Amino acid sequence: MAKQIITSASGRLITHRSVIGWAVFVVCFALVANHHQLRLTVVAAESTPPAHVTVWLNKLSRYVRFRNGKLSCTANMDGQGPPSESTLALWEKQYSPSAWSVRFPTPGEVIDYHVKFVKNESDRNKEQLETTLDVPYGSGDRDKVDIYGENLPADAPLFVYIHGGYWQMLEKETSAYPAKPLVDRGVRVMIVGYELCPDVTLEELVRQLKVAGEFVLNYATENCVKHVSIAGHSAGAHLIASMLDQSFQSAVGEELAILKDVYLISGVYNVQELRYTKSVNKDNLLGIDDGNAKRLSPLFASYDHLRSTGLKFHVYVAQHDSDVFREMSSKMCERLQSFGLSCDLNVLPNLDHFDIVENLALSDYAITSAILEGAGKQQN
Ligand SMILES: N[C@@H](CC(=O)c1ccccc1NC=O)C(=O)O
Repeated sequence: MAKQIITSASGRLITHRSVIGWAVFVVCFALVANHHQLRLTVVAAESTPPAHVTVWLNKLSRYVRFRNGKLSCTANMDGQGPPSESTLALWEKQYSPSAWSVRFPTPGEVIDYHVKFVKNESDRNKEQLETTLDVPYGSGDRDKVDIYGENLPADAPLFVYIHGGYWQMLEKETSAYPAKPLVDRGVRVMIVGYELCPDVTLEELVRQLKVAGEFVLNYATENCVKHVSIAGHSAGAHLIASMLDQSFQSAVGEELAILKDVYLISGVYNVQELRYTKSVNKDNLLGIDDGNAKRLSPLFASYDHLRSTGLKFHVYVAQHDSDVFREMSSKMCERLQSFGLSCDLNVLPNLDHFDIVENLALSDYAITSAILEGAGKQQN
């Protein structure tokens, strides 16, 4: 009789024999799929594979993915063109955050609510708070920042926010919803605007964000600010993770030491799959190709240069983000940790891709509290 070595998550007994069965299946499938240049997404696994097998799966992750009790096998398609129709259909859903929300009957209503919410909150903050608007940092029409909390001392801690919208929607004017609870506690808030695709390519946008980052750190230095934190939502988290590369560090030099905390919220850290989706990248409006797809994916970037900076990363993702979004966040955090950096991963329950940031308008919210605590302005 086969000996029990581990119990699976579903409570089934996993035996040596089934471990070997899993392994043989996975390896054969990966090899066959790869040989035939197939991109197959198959098998909802009847039970969770045992830990040993999951480790092998991760090692074979170019070919095989394990997500939430589902096994999928993907051939190595590096530079080999678009995926099959069925894989693409899967990706369309994984990269459509509104499809995963449980708050409204349809995805369209989630987006409508979000757009209205962020506009109303931002308009209210513009009326209620002291502001300096449209300070330019670059040459583009949208390359400007809005500053909230101008009544605070010049050297107050500074919080910088980079909005999301898949690099093609939203704007700084409707992205000031995090301002009030922070300004009320003594933190100045800067909302960064940026050019949108397809007016610029994603590659160009990343370059512009580095200019914005330099502007922020110069501003902070000139005003004797001791603490800068920065947060980005979704595509905004991608832009921050992309901005913080070796060339940015070389450009800003010692000023980087003022940047203390980075909050990456429901971020996109791999653009290799979404580049094929119509919902995100119709007619390649982002300008992603085989040559730059990996370079534009922070999940593959080196952060070795940040080792001695003391910069702290905080990765947040929502329970009702898609499997792929949750996986990207945990991998991003692991990636940062692999370079010796401090990173905490926070999966926030009962939230989706949109209320995970809408709640920044609340003073009583986990991310707001973390930002205030980081800035030395703890709530009572
Ligand atoms: N078309 C997307 C919209 C979206 O992803 C989005 C909308 C507003 C703010 C951030 C978003 N996602 C990433 O930047 C969706 O289906 O949810």
